Amino acid sequence: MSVRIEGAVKRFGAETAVDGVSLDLPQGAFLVVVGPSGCGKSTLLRLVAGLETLDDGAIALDGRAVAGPGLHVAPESRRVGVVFQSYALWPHMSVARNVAFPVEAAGASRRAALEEAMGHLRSVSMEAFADRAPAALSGGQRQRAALARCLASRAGTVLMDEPLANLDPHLRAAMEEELAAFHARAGVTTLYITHDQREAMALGDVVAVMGRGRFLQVAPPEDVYARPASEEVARFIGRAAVLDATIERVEGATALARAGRPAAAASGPVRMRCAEGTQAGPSRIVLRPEDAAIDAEGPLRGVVGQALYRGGAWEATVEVSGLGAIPVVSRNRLRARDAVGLRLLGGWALPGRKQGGAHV
Ligand SMILES: Nc1ncnc2c1ncn2[C@@H]1O[C@H](COP(=O)(O)OP(=O)(O)OP(=O)(O)O)[C@@H](O)[C@H]1O
Repeated sequence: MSVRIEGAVKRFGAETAVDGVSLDLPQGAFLVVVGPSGCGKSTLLRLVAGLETLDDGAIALDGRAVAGPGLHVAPESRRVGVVFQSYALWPHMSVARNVAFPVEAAGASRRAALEEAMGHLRSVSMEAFADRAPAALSGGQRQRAALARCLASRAGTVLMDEPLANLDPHLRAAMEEELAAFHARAGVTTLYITHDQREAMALGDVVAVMGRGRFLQVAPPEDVYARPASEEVARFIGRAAVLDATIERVEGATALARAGRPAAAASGPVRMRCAEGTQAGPSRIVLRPEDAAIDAEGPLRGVVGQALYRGGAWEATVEVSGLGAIPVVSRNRLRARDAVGLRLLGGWALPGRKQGGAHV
């Protein structure tokens, strides 16, 4: 089912929770909306589900208008399945009956519905709990049962609001894989909400970064990471240093830039990625951990700040005079307060020229 949102606005009193969001999601897409707490993610999802009414704009599912001026199609008539963070299962039914219910309601025999339910329970590793009552499950198990029920509902669009929020990290990683595999198999259009940028990058074909009721950038995860549209996106997604720089020359899709304040550039010119239309002059750049390497022969000197071992590599920041804290990743052990050499390897020149900037 395709989802089309045009200029959606939702206000609560004086507050605008969703402020002119537009989106064209083709059938089968997996869109993850990510953003900080209170930015309007849940409200947007509730508008699509029909649980809130629009103040302005329009929503169409599969080309059929479901919300707009003078129009509000009831949630149960929209063919959307919803999985919330705290999803209530029917307490008087076993897990298997909970999952079988939507299949039976769609016309399948009781036996066929149970068989299908078992398949969905297997896909979320819950077949061993089929006969339990929801009250006898852990929070994570309940969530998986709710997910299985949503999968069983054969909705044209599935809306998920932080469905993995209460799971432990192992289960969460396993469920992310399950979700990705299920989506690849069933191809159900999915709108997934999270405040966890790591999860957003792992799951989305397309990631919408949301802030203050608006979409700040909608793009494939690798673009959001490597070519953030703004400083706000760069800081929210992944580790980054955002700093002043001077672009000396632009050659096609690369810019030759010196990092640091124009009067005291701390690095020699480095080739960086840039957007079309980037011009020479003062700029702001984004450095990801891959854009700098610890190198004893490197032209920059710095001191390791915090260093954390992340299995296979150390994640650290290196404090460089004139540049500030630069994120790095290293296979060699890094310790706080080590003096190191650093070499810049690349970066991203933020679109639009901005002078100065408070943070370095
Ligand atoms: N029913 C409501 N009445 C009044 N204000 C609301 C209501 N629902 C949401 N809001 C406000 O709208 C804004 C957006 O809320 P929303 O729940 O959509 O954010 P969110 O991005 O999903 O946050 P979180 O990640 O914390 O769940 C918040 O400031 C919130 O307080």
